[in-house]
Amino acid sequence: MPSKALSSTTLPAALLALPGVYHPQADTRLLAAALADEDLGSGTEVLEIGTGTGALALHAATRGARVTAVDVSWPAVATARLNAWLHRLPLSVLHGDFEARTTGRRFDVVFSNPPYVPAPDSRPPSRGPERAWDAGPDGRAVIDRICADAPGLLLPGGVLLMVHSGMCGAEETVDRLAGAGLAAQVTATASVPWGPVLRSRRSWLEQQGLVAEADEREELVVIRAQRS
Ligand SMILES: C[S@@+](CC[C@H](N)C(=O)[O-])C[C@H]1O[C@@H](n2cnc3c(N)ncnc32)[C@H](O)[C@@H]1O
Repeated sequence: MPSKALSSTTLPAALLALPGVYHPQADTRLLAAALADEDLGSGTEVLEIGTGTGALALHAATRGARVTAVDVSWPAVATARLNAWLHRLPLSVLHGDFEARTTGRRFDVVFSNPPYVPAPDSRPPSRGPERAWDAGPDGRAVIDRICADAPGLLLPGGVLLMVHSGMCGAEETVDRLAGAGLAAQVTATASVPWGPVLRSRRSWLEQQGLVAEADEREELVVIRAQRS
């Protein structure tokens, strides 16, 4: 399985971010590298779940795709709209929970870098920058919803690409997507140093058995799932 080069990306340069909006990071770049292998040509209907600055959605738009992006955070929605305007790219940015805003719609490609950091609180936060990363004690609060919804979001032959930490279980994601009837596999991985959120939670993560004492790096995984 390829370990993708995190530096070889084509994300738009000069992106603005309002306070509290997730800046593109290693996970964003790994997903961008994975998107390079997908058909995002003219007429392709694309959905990004959790767009943040809009970096990945705008990358897809530069390739000709018709892109809808959704984010639960108003600052993120405003940021993505602003970046689309600055880059003169068409982008439909919707505010709200992805399930509520995509009812009845289907896409050729759906991609997401969802919140996936394990957090002591069992409910995902309802406000604040933590909404970009906190995802319940196993880190799967949003991942599992995306897995369950994927068949209904994809057109026949459509593809889901999702990046998350191996800490929340790559196999679990593959199994859930396969259980939902999709052909799913891990297509890329990258080892990255822990960021400040993981470092601040070290003892809780160790208590949960999610990390070992010496761990200082996590493995990011990209999972690709296709509808027949
Ligand atoms: C890790 S950030 C990724 C941002 C951007 N896609 C990137 O890769 O740089 C996750 C994003 O998902 C959004 N989000 C969290 N829960 C969501 C939900 N239920 N529906 C839609 N967006 C959500 C957050 O507000 C945040 O902007």
